[in-house]
Amino acid sequence: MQQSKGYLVLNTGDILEGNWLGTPNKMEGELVFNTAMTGYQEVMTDPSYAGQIVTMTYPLIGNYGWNEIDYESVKPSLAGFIVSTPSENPEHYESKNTLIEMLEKYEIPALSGVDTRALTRIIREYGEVYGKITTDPADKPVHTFVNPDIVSTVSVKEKIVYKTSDPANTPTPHVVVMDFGYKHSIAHSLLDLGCDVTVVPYNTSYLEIQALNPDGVLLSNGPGDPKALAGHSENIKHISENFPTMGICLGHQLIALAHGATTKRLPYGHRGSNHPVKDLQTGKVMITSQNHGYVVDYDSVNMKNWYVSHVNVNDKSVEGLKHKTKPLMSVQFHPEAHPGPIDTHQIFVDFIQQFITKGEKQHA
Ligand SMILES: NC(=O)CC[C@H](N)C(=O)O
Repeated sequence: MQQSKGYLVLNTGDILEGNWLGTPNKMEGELVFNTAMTGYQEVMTDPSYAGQIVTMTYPLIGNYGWNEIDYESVKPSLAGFIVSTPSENPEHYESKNTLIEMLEKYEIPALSGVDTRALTRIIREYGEVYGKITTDPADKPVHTFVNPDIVSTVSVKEKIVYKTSDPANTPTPHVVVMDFGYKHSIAHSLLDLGCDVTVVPYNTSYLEIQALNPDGVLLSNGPGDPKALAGHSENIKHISENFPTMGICLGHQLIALAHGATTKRLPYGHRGSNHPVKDLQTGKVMITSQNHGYVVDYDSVNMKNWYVSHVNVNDKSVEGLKHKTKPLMSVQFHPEAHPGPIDTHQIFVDFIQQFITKGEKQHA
């Protein structure tokens, strides 16, 4: 492979050298690390990474290629990709392209041969790190924040209607997914469970959602700081009080904010496929897929109306909330997995069960 030098220049003053993977193409972003050993295609196409330069801590990346199946959105929206050792000769029966071809196609600035251990230690030490992928080591990053309006760049502009091919339930439940940067596997999880799914823009109003006559509403994952969407709290509160509602990751944080809790930044985020989470009702620990830099502050949860349903085993951070009287629940981890284990798939079943067993719409 032809190699030309590229640089990752950090706002900490550190400069890491690597080789361009694909076409040299400058870009700035927040540095984050993901510890999953597989799933780079899902990570790269997860819109939650918009505005972020992702480094994989597992050294060998690209070894099973790139397929038509594992897209989590129509194209990657991350700001850059940093790996140690890329595979030039991937092998998998589903693979259609190499990782390098896809980096070229989507013009994602990417470096290989970077000391990803050193980079991860820097992110762990400083917590919040911004950087620029560039051809010039003197080219410093200008921005030290993620665009507060980043969700509008990844959310759909028009609604998308998906019909289940497995109408196991009559009548077929209808879930509206509010798209803050949704992963396709969230829609697939609902379709596979026999729901029709309508994906709507993140700023769809209560009345517009009501007009779609949903049985339940799901607030999706997405990029950025949840507090940047504080202006949407009233709408989200109204929606979540009037329809059975579930939130995933950013959606969970937004439900918490709308109901008076606060969010805070984690020291350096949870991103990977093996984060242990305890269900506080059953005492069971499940291994979960995670990708978030913020969490709901435990002490800010109004325990009169809510209880914390799940906590992270490693740092005891809030991983799930349930309303005490309303059909309203949310999780910080990713029950749709992709990449990651499917231990928490039951969360979708529980959500849907609320309206299937009733056999009728719960709202007025
Ligand atoms: N995957 C997500 O939805 C991420 C939520 C939010 N952007 C965070 O980093 O905490």
